[in-house]
Amino acid sequence: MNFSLEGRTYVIMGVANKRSIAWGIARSLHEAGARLIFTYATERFEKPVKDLVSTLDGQDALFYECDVTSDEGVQATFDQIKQDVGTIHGLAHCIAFAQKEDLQGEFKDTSRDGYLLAHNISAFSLVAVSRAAQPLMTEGGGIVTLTYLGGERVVQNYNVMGVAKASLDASMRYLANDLGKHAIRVNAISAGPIRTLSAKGIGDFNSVLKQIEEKAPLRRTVSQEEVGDTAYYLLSDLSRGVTGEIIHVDSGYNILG
Ligand SMILES: CCCCCCc1ccc(Oc2ccc(Oc3cccc(O)n3)cc2)c(O)c1
Repeated sequence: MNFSLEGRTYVIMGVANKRSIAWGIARSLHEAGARLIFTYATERFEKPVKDLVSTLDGQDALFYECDVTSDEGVQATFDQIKQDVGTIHGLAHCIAFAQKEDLQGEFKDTSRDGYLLAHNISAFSLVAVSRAAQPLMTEGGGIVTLTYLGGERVVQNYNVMGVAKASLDASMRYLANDLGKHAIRVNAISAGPIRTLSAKGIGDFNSVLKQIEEKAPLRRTVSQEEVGDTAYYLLSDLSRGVTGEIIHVDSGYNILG
C-alpha cells in the first residue's frame, strides 16, 4: 500500500502566517505529494498566504476566501471549489476564535455574545464546512480539526474556548458517525501549546509553555511540523481504520494528573 498523497487534493482552512499550525499541515501534505487548496477568512490574508505558498516548489495551489460564520459564504466557497477541481480528498479545519476578554479572568463572567461567538466560529464551523465538503469527497477521505486539552479539563484562562473545544470534540465524533458510511473519516489533533498568532490572545501563555518544558514527559514543547506530520497520518491511508479519534501531539502532557 502506498501512503503518498500524490494525485490527491486537500483543503486547508486557517493559514494566517508561517507560524500557523495550518502552515505546518500544509508543508507536510505538500511533501507527501498533495495538491493544496487554501481558504482564508478575509482578503487581508490573501497576499500573506499566497506569498507563503509560493515557497512550496511544484505546488499548483488554489486560493479562496471563506467566511465560516455565513452558511451562504461556506456554500459559495465549496461550490467554487467543486467547479474548479471537482473532487477533494480531505480537509484540515484550523479555525477558532474567542473574544480576548473571554480568554482571561473568570469563566463565569463570559458574555452570552462571547459564548455564542466562540462556539459559532470554533465549533459550528466544523459542521458547516464538513456538510459543504462532503459532496466533493466522492472518493471518501479525511477531515481533521485542531483541538486542545482545555476542552477535556480545566486549563486556567482558556475559559470559553475550552467549552467551545468540548463542543468541537463532540461535533467531530457525531460527524464521524454520519460520514463514515461515505468513507469519510473525521478526527482531531489535540496540539500542545505553540507560539502562534492565535496564542497571543491567551492570558499568561508564557507560563504554560514553561510548565510544558518542565513537566511534559518529553520535557519540551511541540512544533507545527510535528502536528503537520500527524495530520498527514490522519489524512492518509495509514489511518484508514481510525475515525472519531483525538490524537494528542503534546509531548505527552495530557497523561499527567
Ligand atoms: C491557557 C491555555 C494555554 C494554551 C493554549 C493553546 C492554544 C493556543 C491557541 C489556540 O487557538 C486559539 C484561536 C483563537 C483564539 O482566539 C483569539 C486569538 C487571538 C486574539 C483573540 O482576540 N482571540 C484563541 C486561541 C488554542 O485553541 C489553544
